[in-house]
Amino acid sequence: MNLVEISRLSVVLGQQTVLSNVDLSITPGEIVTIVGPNGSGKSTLLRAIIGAVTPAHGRITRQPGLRIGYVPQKLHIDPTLPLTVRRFLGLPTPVPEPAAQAALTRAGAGDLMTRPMTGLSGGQFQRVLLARALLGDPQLLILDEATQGLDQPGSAAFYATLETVRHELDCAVLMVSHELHVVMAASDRVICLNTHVCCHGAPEHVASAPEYRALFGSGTHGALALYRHEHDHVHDETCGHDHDHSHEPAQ
Ligand SMILES: Nc1ncnc2c1ncn2[C@@H]1O[C@H](COP(=O)(O)OP(=O)(O)OP(=O)(O)O)[C@@H](O)[C@H]1O
Repeated sequence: MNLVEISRLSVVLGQQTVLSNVDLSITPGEIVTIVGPNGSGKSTLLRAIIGAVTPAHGRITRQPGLRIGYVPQKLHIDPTLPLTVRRFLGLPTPVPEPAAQAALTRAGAGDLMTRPMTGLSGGQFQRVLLARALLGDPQLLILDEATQGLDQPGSAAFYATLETVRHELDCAVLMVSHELHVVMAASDRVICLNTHVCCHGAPEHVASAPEYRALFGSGTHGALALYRHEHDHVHDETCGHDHDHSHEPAQ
C-alpha cells in the first residue's frame, strides 16, 4: 500500500490557487524530490501532506497510522529564549534522554545535546531539526529545503547523513530542494511542480523534459549526467550495488 496517495489536490491560499489538480503517490522506501521555481507551491504541497494546509479540492490519503517526520524550511527561535537542544527535542512531547541522544547521534549531532539552540551553526541547526524529525521513527521523512543556507560541503555532508538515515530506518523520503544536480541524481523520482505537476518520473526523464527545461534550462542535465557517471562508478568499484532508479510515473 502507498504511504501517501494524493488525488486531484487543489489548494487556495487567500485569493490564489497555489496547487491545482496535483496527483502524487509515495511508496515505502523511495526517495522523491520536488523541484520547481520559487512560489510554485512546493512547501504548500508538503504542508498539505502533513495536514497543516486544508485542500480546496481533491483528496490526500495517508496509510493508517503513518509516522511522518517533518523538517521545515525555516524555524525562527527568538535569541532571548533560553532553549537547549535537549529541551527543544522535548517540544511539544517530552522524550526520554536515550531516545533524544540516539536521534541526535543518527543525525550527526551527537555532541550538541546541551548546547543552546541559538548558538548553533546553520548546519548544526539543520541536523537538530533532522534529529527531531527522527524521534518518532518515521516511515516517511519530509524535508523542505533542508540544506538552505549551508555551504557546499555542509550540504553534501547533510545529504550523506540523510542517505545513511534512510538506509537505517528504511523510510521513504520526500524532499524539496533547489540543488538540482545533486538531488535529482540521488532521487528515485522527481516531480517538477509549477502549481500543477509539469512533469515527473526518473531524474533523467525529467531533466530532458521540455517542461522542465523551460523552467530550468538544460544546464542541469549535463551536471546530472556527470554526477551519475561518478556516482555509478563509485558504486561499481566499492560495493557493486546497482543503483536502480524506478521509471514509475508519479500517479
Ligand atoms: N499563508 C499563505 N497565505 C497566502 N498565500 C500564501 C501563504 N503561504 C504561501 N502562499 C503563497 O503560495 C504560493 C506558493 O508558496 P510556497 O511556499 O508553497 O512555494 P514554494 O514553491 O515552496 O516557494 P519557495 O521555493 O520560494 O520556497 C506563493 O505565491 C506564496 O506567496
